[in-house]
Amino acid sequence: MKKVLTIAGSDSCGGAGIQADLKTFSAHGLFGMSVITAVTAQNTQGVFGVQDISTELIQKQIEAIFDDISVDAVKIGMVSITDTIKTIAETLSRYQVKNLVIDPVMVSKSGYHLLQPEAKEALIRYLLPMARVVTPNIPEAEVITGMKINHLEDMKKAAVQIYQMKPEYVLIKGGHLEEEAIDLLYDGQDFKYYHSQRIDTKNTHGTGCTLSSAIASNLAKEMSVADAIEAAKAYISVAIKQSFSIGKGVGPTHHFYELYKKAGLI
Ligand SMILES: Nc1ncnc2c1ncn2[C@@H]1O[C@H](COP(=O)(O)OP(=O)(O)O)[C@@H](O)[C@H]1O
Ligand SMILES: Cc1ncc(COP(=O)(O)OP(=O)(O)O)c(N)n1
Repeated sequence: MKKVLTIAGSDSCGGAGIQADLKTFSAHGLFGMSVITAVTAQNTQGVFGVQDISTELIQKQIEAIFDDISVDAVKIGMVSITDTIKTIAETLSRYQVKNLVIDPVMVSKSGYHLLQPEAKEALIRYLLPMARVVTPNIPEAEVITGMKINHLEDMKKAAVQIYQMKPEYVLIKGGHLEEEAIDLLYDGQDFKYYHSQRIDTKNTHGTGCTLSSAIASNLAKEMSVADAIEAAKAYISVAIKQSFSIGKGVGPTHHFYELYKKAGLI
């Protein structure tokens, strides 16, 4: 059984963060594990409070896993503050970490700063060079590069700039574009596009968390990066199509892909 770890924040309403990641790992038939960096009080309408976990406990969670269990892939999501970032980078650097996917979570769809703005530099300096794949959405790519992204040509320029920050691959997600939801992969040489029709729904809470966890799951299964993203894109498209309302705001994606596949629905 392949084992995948998420290092991220808890989302009390279950649509994003640790909860979305673990659901995604299970839907891929994998064993999911978690290191919790922060606890958020969150629902479909917004984020109402955040408690960062102490760096001591974050370090101990990582050590408890890696000292005992072999990990096939790791996904990093919400990391909140500079001290958390430094602790994760320092602790992971003591282990052979395979297939690290970093989702540089910054601001929730409801507008809450899940990464303190002053922690951006630490994220770029300490975490990005450890990544096999980094998966910014367009607003995150704009913050990381300092450039405005309006269309595909801008996404390509941003990908080249982020690649210089030393991840192995850069995937810029196009969920925030107006027409098609095109994601762009850059490996330092070539660009690859992942197309999907824009699905007309307001229920997209946790799409970025789900995509990065699906990529980590597929890398754990020893797929190439390009194939892992292709399969993850198919997964998120179905998860968005199956999304539903659970509250008054932005509802979550749904995670029964493998079951849908077996049932011949995909
Ligand atoms: N309405 C949509 N229809 C189809 N795909 C979408 C839609 N919204 C987002 N996606 C896809 O979901 C994934 C996550 O993208 P995005 O929503 O941009 O990330 P984030 O949640 O980090 O903002 C990407 O593959 C993107 O193309
Ligand atoms: C605890 C936690 N982590 C990450 C996010 C952001 O998730 P994302 O997939 O980008 O979804 P939206 O917030 O944009 O819906 C989160 N909200 N909470």
